[in-house]
Amino acid sequence: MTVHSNPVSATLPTLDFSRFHGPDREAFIAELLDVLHDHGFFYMTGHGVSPQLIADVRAAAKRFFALPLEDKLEIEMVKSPHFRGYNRAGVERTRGQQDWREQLDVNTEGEAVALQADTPAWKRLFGPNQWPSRQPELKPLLLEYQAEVTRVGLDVLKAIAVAIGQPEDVFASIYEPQPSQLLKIIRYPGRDVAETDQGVGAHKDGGFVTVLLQDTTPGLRVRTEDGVWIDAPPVEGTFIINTGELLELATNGFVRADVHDVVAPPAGVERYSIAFFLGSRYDATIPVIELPEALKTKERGITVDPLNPIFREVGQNHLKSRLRSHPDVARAHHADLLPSEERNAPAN
Ligand SMILES: O=C(O)CCC(=O)C(=O)O
Ligand SMILES: [Fe+2]
Repeated sequence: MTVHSNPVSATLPTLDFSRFHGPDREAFIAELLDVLHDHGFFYMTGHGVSPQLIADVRAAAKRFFALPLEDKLEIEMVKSPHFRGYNRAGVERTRGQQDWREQLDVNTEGEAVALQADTPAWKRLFGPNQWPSRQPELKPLLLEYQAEVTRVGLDVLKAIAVAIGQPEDVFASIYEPQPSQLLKIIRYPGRDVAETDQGVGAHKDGGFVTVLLQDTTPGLRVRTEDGVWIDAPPVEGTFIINTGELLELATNGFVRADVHDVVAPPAGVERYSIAFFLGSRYDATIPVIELPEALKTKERGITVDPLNPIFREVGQNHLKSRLRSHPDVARAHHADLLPSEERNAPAN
């Protein structure tokens, strides 16, 4: 990965979401609309999540990564057909390149679906999370946090709907009663330990919106439409919100899902983040929303990444991205879905 210099000192905009629920709503919506079209990336204040919960979740995430390796490997993702659990650094891939971060993936807590010959493959995504037996407080804390950031994400989604001239609940038919949820606690080791400076490679997120909680170490960068990379350093009290490909597709490219990446921190420094990805139900098909005339003229259309094609069928799309990001899980549990040359490939 090339580490680009930063030729302009641009920063992402900040939006105070308490304005969406107050007298200033109209001006707020107009600002949001500009941000959606320019970047689909902003700092959010006024989100209403308790600072105590945030502090508790951050501390618990650090305690999890500090556990002995064998306690983390107890819940290694390769043990879960549902792509839940812990991954060591170097296991995950973005567009075929190795990322360098360790992480725990949590999802909606559920039960596995009994698979019949005609069961859609994406139903394999449903199932239980894996939790570390050495850290019993992690489960209730992360599930509470997941519920909170789901509330935040749905509030953002409603504001987005209004901004693009639609009823607040225009997406409800594809996320009710249970949107897809993916919560990741992440640790990026310093460059002295990492085998690459790619913390996570350049990508767009897939779903409706991402609610990202950074800690204190920078590393996140966002690529704007003119190809300039801008830094998105942590700002205490904020979340970074970014829109995913689902919204880009649904608005024929009016809403932008900026590409972003994370550069591994310098030697001796580590970086923590907690990312939450909110998506529609897996059985949904992404609609095309008829935008008002004034916005329609600013639609960009959809560009397809040949290394990461996207389908309008949400479950199929999500399963495809999980199979690509986690080839070890794919080989262990879903070999029947892989092209024959990938079935027996050596790990990494
Ligand atoms: O760790 C971060 O700050 C961002 C991670 C990210 O972009 C992702 O996991 O999709
Ligand atoms: Fe991302």
